[in-house]
Amino acid sequence: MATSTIPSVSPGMESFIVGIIGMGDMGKMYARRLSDAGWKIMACDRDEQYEDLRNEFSSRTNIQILRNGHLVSRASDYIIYSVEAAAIDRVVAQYGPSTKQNAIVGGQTSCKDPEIKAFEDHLPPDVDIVSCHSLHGPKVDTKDQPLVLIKHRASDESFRKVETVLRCLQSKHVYLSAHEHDRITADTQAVTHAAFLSMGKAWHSMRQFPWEGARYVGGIENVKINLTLRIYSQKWHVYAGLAILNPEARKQIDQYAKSVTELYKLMLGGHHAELRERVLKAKEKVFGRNNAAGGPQWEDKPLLRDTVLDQFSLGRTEPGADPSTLLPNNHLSLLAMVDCWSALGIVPYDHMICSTPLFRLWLGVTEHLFRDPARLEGALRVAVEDNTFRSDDLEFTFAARGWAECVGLGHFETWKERFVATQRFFEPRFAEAIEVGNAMVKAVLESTKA
Ligand SMILES: NC(=O)C1=CN([C@@H]2O[C@H](COP(=O)(O)OP(=O)(O)OC[C@H]3O[C@@H](n4cnc5c(N)ncnc54)[C@H](OP(=O)(O)O)[C@@H]3O)[C@@H](O)[C@H]2O)C=CC1
Ligand SMILES: O=C(O)C(=O)Cc1ccc(O)cc1
Repeated sequence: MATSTIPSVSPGMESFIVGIIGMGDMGKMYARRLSDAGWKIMACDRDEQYEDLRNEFSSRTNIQILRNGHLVSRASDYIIYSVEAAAIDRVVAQYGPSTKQNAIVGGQTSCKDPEIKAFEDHLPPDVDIVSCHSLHGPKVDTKDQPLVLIKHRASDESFRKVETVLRCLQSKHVYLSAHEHDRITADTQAVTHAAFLSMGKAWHSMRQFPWEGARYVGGIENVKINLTLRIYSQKWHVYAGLAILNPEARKQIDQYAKSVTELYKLMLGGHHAELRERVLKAKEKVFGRNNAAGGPQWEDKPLLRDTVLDQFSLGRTEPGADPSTLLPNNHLSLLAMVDCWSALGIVPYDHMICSTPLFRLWLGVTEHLFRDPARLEGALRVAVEDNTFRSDDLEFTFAARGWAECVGLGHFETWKERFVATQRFFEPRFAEAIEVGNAMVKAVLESTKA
């Protein structure tokens, strides 16, 4: 219920109605949060969901479930489309013309290019367009997470109304254009997901649950495993949409696959000096001088600490186990990430205002490897001298190339097949993994506060 600290309905907006089309995970989360703050909500999903949704929300008097988007659009002052990114054009074409005169319309899809095109194509001209994007999943506390707001075609008054409604999420408002949004999320989300999707595919190809062996143990490995399972436990369309439909994402995912392949070839050929030179150059470009302050890009305090990450293992090893008993990893996925950022001229810290929890964790483990010269030298040495990870790395390279090709071709169906096959492999372990993964994300977010 609303508490005194959560901004509630402002004077003059008591009769303002928020419409939500698409009551999936994100739509429901918005409906609950906004209704807790006192806003009147009208919402729908597909007609088949009508009875179930009515039952689910029957105890909330300020949420009215309707049969379809026409009814929601006719009655609401601000309508949020929260449907699959690939369906946005079809759904807006269907309900957009029913939008109430002078209403405000926005979307919560992860990729703004098709969403804005759909609004421009199908909404009446008197309707204002203000879009948003919560940069986190439906189970994460919205407080202090970035919320992108896009004033695409709107009066200041309409924009102010949207901000007033969404303020109850207590997120950090980030103001961007649709184009800026897609460019930044391609860097932060699409390429990060490509790395985890590739790890999952590689483990699946090897038929291994990575936490069951001696290879993937310790803080960095816990992050790799927990986040990979977190992604594969979600709906495929979320990740497919933001990779395939974001016109900015293709280049990044393609470069990641190139970086993985080229570094793997250097490892395979035993070219230690060349590998080292390339990685250190990339390190300098990505983490080196911060022009404003003169020091390195990273803060004095690391983004992540081993002691936090070591607690969240799916495997059997006790926290604080003797590191000499663990198999060293060359961390191809992380070396390639920095190589990719370097090739594309990306400084990941520039995107922190717009980062998801997953991106912060990924940057955290990458930083963790690169801040410690001995750890980095160890990974480079292992990369050339130690064959233990050769087949895993080969599978990882194939996987990264496969995802990049699929995204490059824009093949939704192939993407889905690739994802679902690996999802099935990990499925029996999701319950446990999600619990550990959520606890890890929570602890890391708390440990990185202030
Ligand atoms: N999940 C996440 O972590 C995040 C997702 N997003 C974005 O938010 C959007 C929603 O994601 P999420 O909630 O996770 O996905 P869901 O699949 O859970 O929700 C989408 C819902 O929209 C419904 N829908 C489709 N067509 C219509 C229609 N014509 N009328 C009414 N409802 C319809 C879907 O029904 P059906 O399943 O039958 O098609 C589904 O229930 C996506 O664009 C996603 O990219 C943004 C931030 C985070
Ligand atoms: O943190 C991530 O990258 C996630 O996986 C959750 C997520 C998925 C889709 C979005 O549009 C925003 C956040």
